Amino acid sequence: MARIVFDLDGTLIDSAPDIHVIANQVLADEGAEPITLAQARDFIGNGAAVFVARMRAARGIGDHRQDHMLAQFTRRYDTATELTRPYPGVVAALERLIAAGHKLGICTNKPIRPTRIVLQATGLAGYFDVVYGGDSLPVHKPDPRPLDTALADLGEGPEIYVGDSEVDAETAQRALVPFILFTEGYRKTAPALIPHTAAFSNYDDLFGLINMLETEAA
Ligand SMILES: O=C(O)COP(=O)(O)O
Ligand SMILES: [Mg+2]
Repeated sequence: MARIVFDLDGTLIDSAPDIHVIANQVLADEGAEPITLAQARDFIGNGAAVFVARMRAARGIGDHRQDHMLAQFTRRYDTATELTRPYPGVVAALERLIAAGHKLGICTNKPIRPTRIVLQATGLAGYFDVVYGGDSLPVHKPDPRPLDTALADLGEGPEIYVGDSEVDAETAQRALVPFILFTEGYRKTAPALIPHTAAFSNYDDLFGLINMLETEAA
């Protein structure tokens, strides 16, 4: 049985619509124009501080507003769950993996508090034995340590990381862990340019893919 760690935003849940809303509330407080949903999606992946820095840059707002805007963004983040949904087939795939005896975890750059809240709100919390957020350790992805730690917490067995982005691919590479790319999330480049062991676009295919990788590794 494998230890399977998942990324969160753009992998298990489509959270960009909620993040878009709070981003524009923070920008409105600054007297700035809103960003688009596509921009919000593009800015996700390196954690909240980088998200805020990217949205500031998009609206020409200087560094001196970073700390204030990050604090406002963080304050709103806990309640940003209304529009967020698991991708189609996620729940069934997680049920199947657990029924087959796999151990599941999460390694995301989203801060741990909104991570836990959105996992509860979407009904996914119960599927994961370990959850690491972007501020759970002093370092975050693409540093391999959060992924390494999550895998170590899950015990024994083959390792797999499932994610949607360039950051996830780099993290897996640095941790020497096979990487499965979900192609329908928030990646910025073509799947062919993102190093991966396997890729999928439909959660109905994930169980078979993991079985195949386990058989190949055995
Ligand atoms: O950038 C974030 O805050 C979270 O993104 P991730 O769940 O894809 O790591
Ligand atoms: Mg992601």
